[in-house]
Amino acid sequence: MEPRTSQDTAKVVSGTAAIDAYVSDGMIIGLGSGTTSHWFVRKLGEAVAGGLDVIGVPTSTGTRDLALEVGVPLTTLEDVEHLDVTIDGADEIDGDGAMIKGGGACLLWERIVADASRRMVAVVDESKVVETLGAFPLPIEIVPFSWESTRRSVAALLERLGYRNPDLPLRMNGHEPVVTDSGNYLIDAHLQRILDPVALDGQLNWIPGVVENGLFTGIADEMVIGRADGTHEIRDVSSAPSARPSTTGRETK
Ligand SMILES: O=C(CO)[C@H](O)[C@H](O)COP(=O)(O)O
Repeated sequence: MEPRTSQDTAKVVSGTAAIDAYVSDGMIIGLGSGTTSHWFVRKLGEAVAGGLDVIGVPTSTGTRDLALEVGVPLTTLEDVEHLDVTIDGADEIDGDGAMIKGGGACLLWERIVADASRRMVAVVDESKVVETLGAFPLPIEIVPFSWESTRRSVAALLERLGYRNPDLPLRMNGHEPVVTDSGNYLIDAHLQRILDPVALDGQLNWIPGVVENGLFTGIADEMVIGRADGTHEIRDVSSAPSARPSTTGRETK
């Protein structure tokens, strides 16, 4: 498969640069989801065919299927405790490396895999880098049971935090709700500007019925920004604050 647009090219550049900079023999690697991550997985498949010895842990059923197709050997978090690095995309990323993720509905597995990783690298094209998060609607994964009540609780929290009447649509696929790989629903919070992502990340998951939210603060250690002209830039964001302590492989920031 070849890149067709200049944005595709930037995504390939980012994924390839991440392999060169962060992947080596013997590593266990978290494989992100979304189009940028999938370019990375295809390039990783080529590297494996060329002799690179790595094992991947996929962050979605879609990534699992692609990895199997391109020949990246897989394991799961049941069989390994820690990963060396996770390489994953983002819908938006700010200067501190705080991200909005979940546009592809995979935020829960992405968060679990990143949390089990000693290092997390965000691979993005330059259109994803923003001053302030929030133009991209924030995905919030909720259990189907009583989902309207959970949505009311999310609305009440957002109101208390100063967001006026945000639109909170249930993500749909035609006439049916989108169902995640874990069998949950998603609401997409249209917030426009998220002024304190660390606080919001910390508070959303306290709501009963919320499983995970797409604000990933203090998770990325580096971001690799790919450009359509073939160049890339690596930024260290490892000292950024985190809303939640890591429970597994990551150092608490
Ligand atoms: O969080 C994600 C999926 O849940 C993706 O990483 C995010 O949506 C970015 O996707 P893409 O690389 O296609 O722009």
